Amino acid sequence: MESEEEEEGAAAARFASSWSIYENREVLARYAVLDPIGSGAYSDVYHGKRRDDGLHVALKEVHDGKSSSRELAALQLLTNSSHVVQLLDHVWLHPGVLLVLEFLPGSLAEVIEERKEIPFQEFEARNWMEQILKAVAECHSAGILHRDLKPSNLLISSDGVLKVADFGTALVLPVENVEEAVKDSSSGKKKLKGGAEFDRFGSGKKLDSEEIEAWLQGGSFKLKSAATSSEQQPETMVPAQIRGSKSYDRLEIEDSGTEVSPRVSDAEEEEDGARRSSDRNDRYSDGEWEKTSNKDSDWYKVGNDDFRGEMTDCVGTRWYKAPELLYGSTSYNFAVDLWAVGCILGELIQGEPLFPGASDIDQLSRVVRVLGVPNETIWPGISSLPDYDKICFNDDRPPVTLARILPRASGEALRLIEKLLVYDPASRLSASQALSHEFFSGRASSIDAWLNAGSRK
Ligand SMILES: Nc1ncnc2c1ncn2[C@@H]1O[C@H](COP(=O)(O)OP(=O)(O)OP(=O)(O)O)[C@@H](O)[C@H]1O
Repeated sequence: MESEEEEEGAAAARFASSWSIYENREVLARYAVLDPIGSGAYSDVYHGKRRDDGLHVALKEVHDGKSSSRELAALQLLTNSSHVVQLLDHVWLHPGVLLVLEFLPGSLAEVIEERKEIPFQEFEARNWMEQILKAVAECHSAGILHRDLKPSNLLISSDGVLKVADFGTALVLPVENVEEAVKDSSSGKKKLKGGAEFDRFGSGKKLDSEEIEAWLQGGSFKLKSAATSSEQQPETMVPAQIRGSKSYDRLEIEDSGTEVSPRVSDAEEEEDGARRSSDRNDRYSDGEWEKTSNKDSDWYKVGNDDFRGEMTDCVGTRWYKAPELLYGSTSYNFAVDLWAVGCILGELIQGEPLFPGASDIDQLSRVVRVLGVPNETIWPGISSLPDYDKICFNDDRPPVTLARILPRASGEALRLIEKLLVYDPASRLSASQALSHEFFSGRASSIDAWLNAGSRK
C-alpha cells in the first residue's frame, strides 16, 4: 500500500501543472492533498486531510470570483446548519478561494443511480425528502436561495445525513429583502440592470448549415415549415411557436417565425447520454450565458450592501428549473428551490428525472405537456414575464398529468408533488409547509418540534 506521502506525491505529479492548490504553501502546510474528487463549472474539488488531526476534508478550489464570494457568503451564514455542508476554513487564492469543507463521501445522485433497478420504498423516499426539505428550510430562513438544487448537489455523510452543497450560484438576500422575496414576485416587473437581453434558448452563437444539420440530428429540435398535426406527434411532444425574435438566432428562424417542435419523442433513446450530459453540462452553459449576457454589468453582487433586488434567470440545472425561470423571470423568489425539490421527489419515487429537457424550450414543453398550457387564470402574472410573448404552445390535448407520469407514487406523495410542481410560484408550498404535509403525517409533530427549536444544531 502507498504511504500518505507517496499518495500525495503521485497526486501532485498528476495535477501539478494545472492545479494551483499545489503551489500554495499556506494550504500545503495545513492540509495533505490526496486525490481529486471531481470538478464542476467553476471549481476543482480534492479529497484532503487536515495535518493537525488527520480529519478528512474536501478542498474546493473555486476559480471564479463571483462564485467564490457567493459560496463563501452563503456557507458562512449557514454555519451549524444540520443539513448544509459545513465550512471548516477558507484560504484566498488568486483568483478565487479555497474552501475547506467537511468531507461527504456520497451523493443523492449516486444513490438514485444505484437504486435504478430497485425503486425506493416510499419510506426511503420520505426519509431523503424530509432531509432535503429541512436543508431548504435552513437555507431559506437564512435568506439564501440555493438556485441549483439537484441530486448531485445533495451530498451524504458516511452516517447517512443528507446535506446540501454547492452554493456557487446561491443568492444571499439582504435581511430586508427576505420578506419581500417570499411574496409572489412572478410578474417579472424588475429587469436585469441595463435591460440585458440574451438568447435563453440557445448559445447565442450563429450556427452554419452543417452545424444546424448536425445539431438537428442530435435530436434537440425539429424545424417544421408548417403546423404539425397533433396526431403525428408522440404524446409527450408539444408544438411551440417561437414568435419571431432576435433572441432565437441559434436556429436562424428570426425572420420566418418557423415552427419549432421540441423532440421529446426520443426520450428513451437519448435518455442515458442526454441525462448525463445535460445534468453535468447545463450549469456550464448557464454559466456561459450568465457571463455573456451580463459581461459589462455589475448587475449582481453578493452581500447586503450591493444587492439591487435584480436577479438573473440563468440559474439552476435545466431539469430542475422552475417555469418562471424558463419564462425569463428576473424577480423570482424562494419558490424556485421548491420546484426543484418537487422534481427531485418525483425522481426519487419514479427512479428517473421527471422533465429531462434537452434545451430550455424542450424543458418548458415537457412541463407544459404534463401540467397543461399555463395562462393568467392558473398563474396570475405569467403574461408579464419577459419571455411570455416570445413563445406559445399550441396544444389542445388534455395534459398528461403528474399522476400518469408518477405511477409509483402513493396518494400522499402525489398530492405533495402536485403542491410543489405548481405553475404559480405564489401557490407553491414553502419548505416548512411541505414538511407539515400529510406525506410526512404521523411525524408532523416531530417536524414541528424541530422547526420550533430552530433548525440549527
Ligand atoms: N464536501 C464535499 N465532500 C465530498 N465531495 C464533494 C464535496 N463538495 C463537492 N464535492 C464533489 O466535488 C464535485 C464538484 O463539486 P461542486 O458541485 O460543489 O462544484 P461545482 O463547480 O459547483 O459543480 P457543478 O458545476 O457541477 O455544480 C462533485 O462531484 C461533488 O460531489
